[in-house]
Amino acid sequence: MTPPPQIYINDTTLRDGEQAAGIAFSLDEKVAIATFLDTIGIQEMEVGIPAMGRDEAQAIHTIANLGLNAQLLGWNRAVLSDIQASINCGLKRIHISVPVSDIQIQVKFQGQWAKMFKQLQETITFARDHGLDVSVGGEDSSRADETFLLEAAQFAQENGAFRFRFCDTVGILDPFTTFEKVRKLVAVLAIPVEMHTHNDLGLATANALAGIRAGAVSINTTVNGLGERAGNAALEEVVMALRQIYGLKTNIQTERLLELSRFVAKTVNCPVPPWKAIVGANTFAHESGIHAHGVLHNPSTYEPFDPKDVGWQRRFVVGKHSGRHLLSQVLQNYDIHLDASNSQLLLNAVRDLSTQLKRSLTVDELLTLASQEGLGVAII
Ligand SMILES: CC(=O)SCCNC(=O)CCNC(=O)[C@H](O)C(C)(C)COP(=O)(O)OP(=O)(O)OC[C@H]1O[C@@H](n2cnc3c(N)ncnc32)[C@H](O)[C@@H]1OP(=O)(O)O
Ligand SMILES: O=C(O)CCC(=O)C(=O)O
Repeated sequence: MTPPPQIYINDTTLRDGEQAAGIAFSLDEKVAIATFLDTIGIQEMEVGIPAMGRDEAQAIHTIANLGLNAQLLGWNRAVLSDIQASINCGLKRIHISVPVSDIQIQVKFQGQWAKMFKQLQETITFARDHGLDVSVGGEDSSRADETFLLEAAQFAQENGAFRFRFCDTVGILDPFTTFEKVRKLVAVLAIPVEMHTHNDLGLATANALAGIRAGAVSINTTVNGLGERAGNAALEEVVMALRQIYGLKTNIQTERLLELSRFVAKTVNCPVPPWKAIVGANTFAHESGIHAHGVLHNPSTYEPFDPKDVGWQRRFVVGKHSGRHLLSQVLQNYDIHLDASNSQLLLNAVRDLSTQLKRSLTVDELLTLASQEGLGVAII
């Protein structure tokens, strides 16, 4: 199946992202993140849960009055007072979530699926009567009986939902199963399908893409993959994977993804690991001899795309795994020229020091080693 030409990002950093244990944005932080997301071209964002009241409702109200270009969505249970709270925040578009798996319906509606449908109908009607656009989410869609999931989604559509969200709430699917389930949903619905995937098995981004391959047109993301437990599909991964793998546009300024990632990481006081896809510090750092040699000749040897596309600059670092081509390249900037024998001696010294320090070396450390090996000029 051919994926559609444009995919919509509905970023939920401010809702599911903030549900990550230990994270709590202030009003100013919520406003700053919403503004940043809007500036780089995010089309839609889930800004929070109005039913939480007080500060959360005030933050949502404030964001709703910023005049952002993005569509704003408030998250709700199928509870009338939740919808009223969303209305009070000045939102024009809301999301209503209902459980669709047996296990979730048992816990939240004592197994009474008819009660769930009734509350869904009442809340959609109430919201629409107040002029709101309503998206509906099937919580735990991945574990739901497939026939029941299709019935629930069709019920949402018949009652006026403009979109249905397929949720892999506990992150248990693989991309193949996701594809099959979403394909069936897309086949019976006239309204668009949105993907909401969790990363419990490290497959959130892959499963979101599988949903797109199956015909979904919108993806919930979070910056740095923040979110419940192991988090959600990361905005930066989804946007770049859509572009690199499928050539799909999201109209998002990818050059600012790194800046956004750093901003959110600082706000939540939670740095991303160096190996984190797209935004980790090592994503365009080359230390290994064979890699550096290749990249020096042609960057695409070991880079999936131009680092500038996401705001990075390529870095070469000298360390335990480096080879003589990289050493020569770095040292020639200091007018130090290596031959076969002294480069091997210097490489040995680099490996020893790097192993001892358990990190790559600074340029000063490299120059000191070179000097100790009798190479070059005295270090200032
Ligand atoms: C998969 C997800 O991410 S779902 C979103 C999860 N996010 C959050 O929970 C964060 C914000 N939540 C909150 O601030 C609070 O949970 C509130 C304000 C929504 C509700 O708070 P409380 O009234 O104290 O209830 P509490 O959180 O303890 O329990 C949840 C209640 O919501 C009900 N509920 C849960 N999901 C739904 C739903 N989709 N539709 C209707 N009711 C629901 C539960 O059955 C339970 O109801 P009960 O009080 O009648 O037993
Ligand atoms: O929007 C919904 O229906 C639930 C979304 C969610 O956070 C989840 O399923 O993990």
